[in-house]
Amino acid sequence: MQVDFIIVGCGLAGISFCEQLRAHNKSFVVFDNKSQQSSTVAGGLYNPVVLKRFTPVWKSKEQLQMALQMYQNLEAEFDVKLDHKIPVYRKFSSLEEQNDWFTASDKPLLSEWLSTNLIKNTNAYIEAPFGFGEVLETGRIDVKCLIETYKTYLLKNNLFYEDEFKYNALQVNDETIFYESIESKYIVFSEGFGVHKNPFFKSLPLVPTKGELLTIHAPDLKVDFVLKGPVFLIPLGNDLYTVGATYDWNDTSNTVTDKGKEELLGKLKTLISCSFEVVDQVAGIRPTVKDRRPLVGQHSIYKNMFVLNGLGTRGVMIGPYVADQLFKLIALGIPLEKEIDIARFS
Ligand SMILES: Cc1cc2nc3c(=O)[nH]c(=O)nc-3n(C[C@H](O)[C@H](O)[C@H](O)COP(=O)(O)OP(=O)(O)OC[C@H]3O[C@@H](n4cnc5c(N)ncnc54)[C@H](O)[C@@H]3O)c2cc1C
Repeated sequence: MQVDFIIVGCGLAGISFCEQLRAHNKSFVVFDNKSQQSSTVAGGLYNPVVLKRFTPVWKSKEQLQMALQMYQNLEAEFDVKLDHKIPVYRKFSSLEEQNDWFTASDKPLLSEWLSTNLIKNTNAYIEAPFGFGEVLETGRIDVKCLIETYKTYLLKNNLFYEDEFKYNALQVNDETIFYESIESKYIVFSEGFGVHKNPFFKSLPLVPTKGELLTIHAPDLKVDFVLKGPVFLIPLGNDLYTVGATYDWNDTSNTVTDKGKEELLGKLKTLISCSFEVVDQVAGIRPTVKDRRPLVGQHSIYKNMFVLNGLGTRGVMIGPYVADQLFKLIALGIPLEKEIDIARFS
């Protein structure tokens, strides 16, 4: 079989790149063995503001525009609901924080996203005496649905191998890449934390950050916005809510822990006072980078080999943006932004 591209990894990075390939009529196959699950478990939030410091996310405007367009296209093509628009309410913990919010909302860019209406709390089960600030243009992508839908599409079209990609079976020369019975012009690795097993890119400074999330059933809570306090509380419908997330830099397993659960419950109980039941717990490893920029680029020796990784804590927004940059590099020779290029580490 001859293709233009082999893609390794079918998470947010891999799917975003496949969407570039489909848009430009390039042929490809995808490998994924479910060894990583960052995208599958992700809360799926997109939000253009850093809610700790009230600053804009890097390239937030460009990212948001590209990401929403991609999810909208996928919704139309596959007839699924992916983009659940929902406001994010940032809980204020003091008058000083309220003031910081209003100062920030005057600044360029942020004025588009930080509402200047102070929202008073009217929910008896939420503890928020200083009220909330509303972030505009936010929502939740149903990433699990996206991945399931995408894999079904790929399988139907014989483009998907539910297999481990074996790096030692790869043969590379100047023009062509050979892998088992596949001949390809290029290969793009988007394995998330799985890249630590990839002999071609494992020296990249990717830092695994484990995250855990709970799903709770809270029939009395009746919240229809994302609440950001010491944890995020994200309504899913049917009185179910995602609660998260934890950050652990030592454990690189995908298994849930009692420690993670206790941490989340401790924080949640300072935010809401109604009774609830924990119905699920999940964990995944975020592919984060010290300088908080993605890892995108070309292998220093094998010029037909590329990496798309380091989406960190914000894969929903950043994935489509960096996939566009990588495609333009490969197809048109347009250099990557220096900030995301892996060359910054060489
Ligand atoms: C708990 C948690 C909550 C999060 N919440 C949010 C959120 O609300 N909003 C947001 O934007 N981001 C969130 N994130 C971050 C987001 O999930 C990541 O940025 C994103 O998932 C990274 O996508 P990826 O495709 O690079 O990696 P992954 O999702 O890890 O995908 C890599 C894929 O490669 C496959 N793979 C690896 N090695 C091989 C191999 N050798 N052969 C075959 N397949 C292989 C894996 O099976 C996997 O499917 C969250 C993450 C976690 C853990």
